[in-house]
Amino acid sequence: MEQLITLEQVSKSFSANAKPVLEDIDLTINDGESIAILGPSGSGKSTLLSIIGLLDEPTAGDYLLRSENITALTRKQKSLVRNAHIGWIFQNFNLIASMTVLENVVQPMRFNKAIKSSEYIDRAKEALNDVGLLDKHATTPDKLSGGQQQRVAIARALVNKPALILADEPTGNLDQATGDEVMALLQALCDKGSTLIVVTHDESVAQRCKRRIRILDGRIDYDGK
Ligand SMILES: Nc1ncnc2c1ncn2[C@@H]1O[C@H](COP(=O)(O)OP(=O)(O)OP(=O)(O)O)[C@@H](O)[C@H]1O
Repeated sequence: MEQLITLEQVSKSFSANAKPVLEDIDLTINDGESIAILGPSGSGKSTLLSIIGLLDEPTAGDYLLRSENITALTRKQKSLVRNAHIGWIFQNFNLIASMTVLENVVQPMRFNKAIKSSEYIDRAKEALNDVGLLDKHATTPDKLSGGQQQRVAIARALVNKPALILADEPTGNLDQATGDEVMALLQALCDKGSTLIVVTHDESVAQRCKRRIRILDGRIDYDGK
């Protein structure tokens, strides 16, 4: 398997004199993996995901994307890398309320130079079809159930065909059955080639992932199957 992302000795502190939230994290993520990040509240899971997803920067250590060290890129450069390679899914869906479902799914393509604007609508409709919501394309998110909103968020995360999908508690606002459906969908779409990393408290979500990483007090306490 090819290496997708490598973290080398990554640490993160939010203030100079406090204990680091993450300490000396060494981690390699390969193409095609599905990974659950587990651990108690406050252990550093979301912080780790934000660093992997280029939403936040480590205070020390290196970040390699396909063996290229991108630690020193500017924030703007990193946001371009993020947009092209990484799709994000959040617990509260983060859809834009004033836009239609279709416009929400189009958004990530506007920052992706590899996609022509003439392709936006077709690609957004294809992504909505993949999550079974093409018939809702002209609706606004407030007219949808939680599970449907999360499926729109999945379409939005996948529309750029990213190498990596990151999901922070993707089923946290859904009931058990709807959460199961959303995870099954995410897994099926990822089986087509993307790597998936999920932060979760939910054991049934974690069981769908082939690799488990447990964080305890900012360090990797377990990494295995
Ligand atoms: N922007 C920030 N500024 C200061 N401290 C922060 C910030 N973000 C997170 N922290 C602190 O870092 C620690 C780890 O937070 P993080 O959200 O990564 O934990 P978590 O394991 O995801 O927790 P939970 O399961 O409750 O979401 C916590 O003590 C938190 O208060």
